[in-house]
Amino acid sequence: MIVTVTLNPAVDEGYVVEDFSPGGWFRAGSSQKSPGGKGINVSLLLDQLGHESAAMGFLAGFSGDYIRDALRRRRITTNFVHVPGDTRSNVYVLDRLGKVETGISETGPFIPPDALSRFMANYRRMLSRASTVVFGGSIPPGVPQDIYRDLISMAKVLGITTFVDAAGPAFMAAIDAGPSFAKVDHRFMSKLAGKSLFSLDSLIEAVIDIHDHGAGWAVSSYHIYGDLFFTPEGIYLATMADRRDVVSMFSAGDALVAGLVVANEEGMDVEEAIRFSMACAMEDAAHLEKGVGSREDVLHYMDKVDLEKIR
Ligand SMILES: O=P(O)(O)OC[C@@]1(O)O[C@H](CO)[C@@H](O)[C@@H]1O
Repeated sequence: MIVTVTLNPAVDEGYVVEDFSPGGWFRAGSSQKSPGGKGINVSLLLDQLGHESAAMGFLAGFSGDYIRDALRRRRITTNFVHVPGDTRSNVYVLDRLGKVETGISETGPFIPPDALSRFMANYRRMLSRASTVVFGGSIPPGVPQDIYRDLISMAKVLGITTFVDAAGPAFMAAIDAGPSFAKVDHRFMSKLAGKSLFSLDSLIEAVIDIHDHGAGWAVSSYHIYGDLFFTPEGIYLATMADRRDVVSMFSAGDALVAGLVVANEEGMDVEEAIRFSMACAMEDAAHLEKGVGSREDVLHYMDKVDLEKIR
């Protein structure tokens, strides 16, 4: 079974506002509201790609109920600990003309110690049935920032495949435990290195460094339309060759992770896995609504990925 862990879910609220700029009052041309948080997005995408999963983490209040109900309408088993307060909202605004995104993330509700203990007990139980665990996103207040290290280590000793997509101290702790797949944003890598990693050479060193910490695969965004993949068969640069369809990159990174999970489940080879995950990201980016349409829609983008083996 594939398990996704989202410790800090969110209700995502996206607005399209032409000519958006700070300091004004705008009417949205269109808007969308959806259950979110990186692990939850992966569960939703897995369902769209034909794979069942179980989603776990913390939910709170009305927003938490909305997320739980939305997941239950899909092939997703829910196993969330409910906490006081309300699950956060993350708002993003898209300027359709320039396709510029602006976002605001809330911190998320405080997780009391007894809720964390309940989550840990549920997690131990889940591990006995899991083949893959995907960890996605930030850590809410009350939960140790380095919790991914322990959660990944617990899965690893049982031979379970682990994916992590995070930033900051949460990501650093996660890679200490040597996850099977680690994905990071180049902006965070730059912050970590204390210098801009926009040059390809410096970013290659960064993914090698993540791999040296024990990650089997290391994936970093290179620029907005490209990703660098450290794989057991070499380092690849994958770029969206055709960007005409891009509407919103908001959850494209989660689609890329979901694509890699599916590729791993279905035993795709390295190059097919990269193409498939990039195609998932392109299809996700092709509309304001998060997620992919169907598997056929994804396959349509497979040959629109430029793939170059650079080492
Ligand atoms: O604040 P975090 O936990 O790092 O990221 C959360 C988030 O921005 O990531 C997803 C898009 O990747 C959204 O669904 C969600 O709101």
